[in-house]
Amino acid sequence: MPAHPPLRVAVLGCGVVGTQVVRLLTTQASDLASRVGAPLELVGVAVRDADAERDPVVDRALLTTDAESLVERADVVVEVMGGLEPARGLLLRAIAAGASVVTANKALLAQDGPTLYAAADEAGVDIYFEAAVAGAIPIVRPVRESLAGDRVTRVLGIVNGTTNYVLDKMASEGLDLDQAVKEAQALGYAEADPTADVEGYDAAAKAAILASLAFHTRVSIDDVSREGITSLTADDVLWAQRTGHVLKLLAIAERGSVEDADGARVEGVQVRVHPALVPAGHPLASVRGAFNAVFVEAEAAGELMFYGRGAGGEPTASAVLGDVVSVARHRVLGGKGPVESRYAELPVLPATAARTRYQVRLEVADRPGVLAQVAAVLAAHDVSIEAVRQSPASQTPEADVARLVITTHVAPEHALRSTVDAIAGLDVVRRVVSVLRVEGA
Ligand SMILES: NC(=O)c1ccc[n+]([C@@H]2O[C@H](COP(=O)([O-])OP(=O)(O)OC[C@H]3O[C@@H](n4cnc5c(N)ncnc54)[C@H](O)[C@@H]3O)[C@@H](O)[C@H]2O)c1
Ligand SMILES: N[C@@H](CCO)C(=O)O
Ligand code: NA
Repeated sequence: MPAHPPLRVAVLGCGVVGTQVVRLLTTQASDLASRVGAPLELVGVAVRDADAERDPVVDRALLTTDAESLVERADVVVEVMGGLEPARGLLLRAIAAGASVVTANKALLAQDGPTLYAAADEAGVDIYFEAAVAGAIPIVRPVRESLAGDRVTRVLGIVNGTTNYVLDKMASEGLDLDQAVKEAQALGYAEADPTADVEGYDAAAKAAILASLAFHTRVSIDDVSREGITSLTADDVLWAQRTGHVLKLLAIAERGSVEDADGARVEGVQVRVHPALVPAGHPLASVRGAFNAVFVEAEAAGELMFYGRGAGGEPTASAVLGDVVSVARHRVLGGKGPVESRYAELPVLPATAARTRYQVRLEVADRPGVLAQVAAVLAAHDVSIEAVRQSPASQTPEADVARLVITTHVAPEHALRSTVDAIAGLDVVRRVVSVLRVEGA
């Protein structure tokens, strides 16, 4: 077979991930050429500041601030600059010029992926994005390809390395949230603006991407009910431990149903991101630092677990390079990766359709009959109690205030919300300290 001419690769952005992508392209060049069947020639690296100090692995002669023309002289364009624009415009330009594209940009895909998928489909090129969800962990490819013959029922996991690192440091070293976020930034885990991590936007973007793939339905970040970790306190972390749990930020996408106005059941998908108490013995509880883990449940396959490094320059670059090899192979050998699959068009159900267990912590008057009053409110709302733990006033800072920790059985979110409102309105209840979901029991 005649040798295939080199494939030209352009990299957009040379930060935490981009630098490692350039490093692997350079140091692994010979192996990559053998795997692809053609050399991968790095033709340029688009940067904002060509004079900035950089890792010496990046050949300065390849730096350019003209990303627009760079994308037009490449066969494969790797976008690792992040943000919506100019990333979106550059990817569309690359696709229109006939390049296959690889991106790590979950924010963009969760907001406007369908525009990019359609453009790639029309141009007959690939768009791959393994690095966009859970860093190095192969999860996009398994859901998009390996499970394409099965019926996925649920995807649940830890998909943000920064918040997992932060919660871990709060629990194990007593760090406060801001200190732990600074460490995560220094380690290259956080987004350019870490608000995206701590407020759950990054996890919501990943949940939207996974839900779209798993349920063959368009799910955008705006469809995901989202709650971050900024309202969690050191006290929440402490009580989690006392009650045999670990606090985790979870992303959950699952099939469910709601009743419509005529009483008919409507099947759909519910997608949410929120902190949750996970029992200390559950596998998710042992996911430490910036590691991620994703459980996928499918009817025929049963339960699958994916685990590994969810953030960081090198692990993320591994996923990017895997995609580069895939799309480059298609250029050499022919063929094309999957296109967007959205035929199922399931409705996205509201957050109130979610059903979980809850842990409600209350400060109450330390008098006889208080527990009975609280229990009566729960019963009236059809929320059943699994366990109650009471710390008497002698163990709380104030002499007349006792603490109640109530764990419920599975209840619909709307029932729990009205229950908590009613409990808060009781005279004997001083304060609803926190309401946390319990998952994975
Ligand atoms: N860091 C991680 O662990 C990780 C993991 C998975 C996915 N991602 C995604 O990868 C992408 C990059 O993340 P990162 O951590 O490397 O971010 P980063 O901020 O370290 O790097 C981005 C780089 O792109 C450059 N850039 C931005 N706009 C540009 C423009 N218009 N022209 C040229 N250069 C431009 C910035 O100057 C910066 O150097 C983001 O989409 C992020 O969500 C990151
Ligand atoms: N900021 C992201 C990077 C990986 O997508 C995280 O912490 O998980
Ligand atoms: Na991944």
